[in-house]
Amino acid sequence: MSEDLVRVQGLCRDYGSGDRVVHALRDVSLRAGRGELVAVRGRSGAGKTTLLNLIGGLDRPTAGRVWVAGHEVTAAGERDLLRLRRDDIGFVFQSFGLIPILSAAENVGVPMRLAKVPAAQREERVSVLLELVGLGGHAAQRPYEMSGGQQQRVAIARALANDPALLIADEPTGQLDSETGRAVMDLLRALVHARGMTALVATHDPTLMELADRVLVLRDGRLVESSEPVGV
Ligand SMILES: Nc1ncnc2c1ncn2[C@@H]1O[C@H](COP(=O)(O)OP(=O)(O)OP(=O)(O)O)[C@@H](O)[C@H]1O
Repeated sequence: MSEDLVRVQGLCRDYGSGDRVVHALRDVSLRAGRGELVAVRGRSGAGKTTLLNLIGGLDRPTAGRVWVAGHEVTAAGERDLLRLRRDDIGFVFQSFGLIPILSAAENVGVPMRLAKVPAAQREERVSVLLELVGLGGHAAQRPYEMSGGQQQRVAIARALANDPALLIADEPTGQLDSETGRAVMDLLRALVHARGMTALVATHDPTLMELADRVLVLRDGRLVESSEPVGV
């Protein structure tokens, strides 16, 4: 077994059919090592979300294969996919995706409830995670009582709840101003490196690229570049 946490081979995803077919991903192959923060860059429509959704088992490819932590995502049945998404992968989305009626602490606790973590252990871990993202004093606040940057920090804490090996973040700073976005990316990088997680982060923002260990560039569904980040 190699040290790669993520392996993608010949991935294709078409949407629609006939004259209206869109080749969202065309024969994409890549690897991401354990503990690596990989940025995925590309214009709107280049295929970033499609790629991340396929790696995270949220969608099925037209062709090609994906492995995460030694499991073949593309061969997994629904039950195995649920387990993989619950235990091995944390997701962070542009729109935060918090449950509005739940407090910050309750939102962070959701994945642990699904994984049937006992209440006392859950509460302890929730407070550790909120401290970790700098929101120790905000446990009881609901999403609408927090800023965008704070909501994204809650979402990051939630993504870490089950200590995943892989963090997938799709435009995590897309709804934040540049200063807040930079702070959220700094936090993500620090967490990824401290915990030895692998992270795949889609972003439009060139200024965020320098925080990545490696940058992948997608153009019209093809991987056109895989490089060291500029400025490092
Ligand atoms: N459900 C769908 N049905 C049809 N076409 C789709 C669907 N989802 C995505 N596409 C198309 O696939 C291509 C890739 O889309 P994708 O969302 O992966 O790009 P992206 O790089 O993430 O873009 P953005 O930065 O705007 O989020 C685009 O041409 C898009 O219009």
